Amino acid sequence: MSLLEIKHVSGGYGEVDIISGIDMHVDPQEIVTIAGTNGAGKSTLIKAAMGLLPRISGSIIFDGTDLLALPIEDRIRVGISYVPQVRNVFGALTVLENLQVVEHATNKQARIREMFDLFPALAGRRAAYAENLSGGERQQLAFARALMSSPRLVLLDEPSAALSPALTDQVFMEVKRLRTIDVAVLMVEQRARQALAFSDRGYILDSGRIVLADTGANLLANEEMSDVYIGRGQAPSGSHPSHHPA
Ligand SMILES: Nc1ncnc2c1ncn2[C@@H]1O[C@H](COP(=O)(O)OP(=O)(O)OP(=O)(O)O)[C@@H](O)[C@H]1O
Repeated sequence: MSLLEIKHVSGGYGEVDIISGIDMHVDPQEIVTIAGTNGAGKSTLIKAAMGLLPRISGSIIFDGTDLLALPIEDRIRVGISYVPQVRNVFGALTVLENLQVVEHATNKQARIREMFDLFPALAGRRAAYAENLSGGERQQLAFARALMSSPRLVLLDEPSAALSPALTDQVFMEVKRLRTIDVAVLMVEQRARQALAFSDRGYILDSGRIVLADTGANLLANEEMSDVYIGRGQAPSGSHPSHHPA
């Protein structure tokens, strides 16, 4: 059984559907990327995966639980977590405080220690205010906050947004590391070529609809689709999906 199963999901912010008839899934430890043109509804789709749209229909089953039937605050408890694209940390709090204020963590002290083991750069910056972190450190803190509740799936909205190419490489390394701690990833990425190169699978979104679903490798090899939706450019050498073909 898939970890996340989205069936016939449509919805938006008002009367107009921004996403329509979405069917997709994420299996345990998979990395799945949503790519597509600007304004296609990618961020909206990632919000929908957590049931966060003002208007939504269809079904979202996470680990056997009907997410839409749960109050929002209970969704995190079943093992799904969301990192928004912006304002994903509290700038006026220190690194340590950012972790301490996460509500749905059990055994918080132990979990914070685990987060500092996982992100050693944050351990060294625990007393720094988040607003003074580098872009890469801030993104690590956003990941750590999302991982505090011990999720099995994290939803990432453009983890590389506003980062330099070097910091993007670093953040993508962190994304790849998540599956080694039994965390699956569903993410939106503008740097789709680079992201699909290490993704098990990908979905291409156009005008709110999925127009193609395949392995990351096959999507990259599909020149026609690639030109339109993924853009040209070289994928980093040596990076390829390691398991879980579609
Ligand atoms: N909070 C909101 N309220 C109303 N409309 C919204 C909201 N967020 C997004 N939209 C609209 O939904 C549509 C899709 O936006 P969305 O951000 O999901 O697309 P995207 O594919 O992530 O775009 P981009 O690649 O530019 O980030 C756009 O027309 C946008 O104006």
